Amino acid sequence: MKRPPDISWEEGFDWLKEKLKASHISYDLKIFGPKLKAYLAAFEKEAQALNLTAAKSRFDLLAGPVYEALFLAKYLPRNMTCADLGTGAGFPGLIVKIARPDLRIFLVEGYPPRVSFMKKIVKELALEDVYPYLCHVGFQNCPLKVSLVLARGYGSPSKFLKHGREIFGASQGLYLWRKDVEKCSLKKLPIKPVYCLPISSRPVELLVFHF
Ligand SMILES: C[S@@+](CC[C@H](N)C(=O)[O-])C[C@H]1O[C@@H](n2cnc3c(N)ncnc32)[C@H](O)[C@@H]1O
Repeated sequence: MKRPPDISWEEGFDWLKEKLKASHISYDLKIFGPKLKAYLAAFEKEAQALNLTAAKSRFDLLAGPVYEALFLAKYLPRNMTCADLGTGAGFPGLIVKIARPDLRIFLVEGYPPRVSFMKKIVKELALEDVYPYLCHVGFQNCPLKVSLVLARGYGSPSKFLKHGREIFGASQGLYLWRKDVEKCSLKKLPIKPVYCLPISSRPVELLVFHF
């Protein structure tokens, strides 16, 4: 798909709609689009203050973390209680929650300003059953237990596996593995993924684990 220069949110959402259609992802942007747009506009304003500047443009944001989150959301079983580990300002967990209101999601993050930002967004968008959760996992006590963990850019798939199983007691894990950033040999992991799903036009694979 041709990459436009930076764009308005309207153009970006038209692009995203086509991309979802081409990827057979059937979320209806008409239903959750306004909430997603409000969240992304707030993120755009605060990204620099939150020290989260990896996405350089609206297009990068939509084609990267947003599309990847919607790709992941398709593979989550219904009505699960999940935790997004190292969610930053809410990627992918907050987007997953906006697209999949049936899920109960904890947004786990160790940097307090990012957690405050997510609390503000959750309140403004009147989202239910989604809980920003301040914890530096592995360094602070974390009593939270969930059935499923998910993450993007948590450092490495092996850190994700270790925390997901040992700290959160999860039985499943879905990890957006950024292969260009996180060097990892899947053969050396203590648990092998049951599926590795490449994400088209992205240097990213969705790793699905049963613990
Ligand atoms: C590279 S950023 C990725 C953020 C987001 N998941 C994304 O895809 O844009 C990693 C985030 O994980 C958080 N993080 C890393 N290790 C953590 C830990 N042990 N406990 C809590 N948060 C952690 C960092 O503070 C940071 O916000």
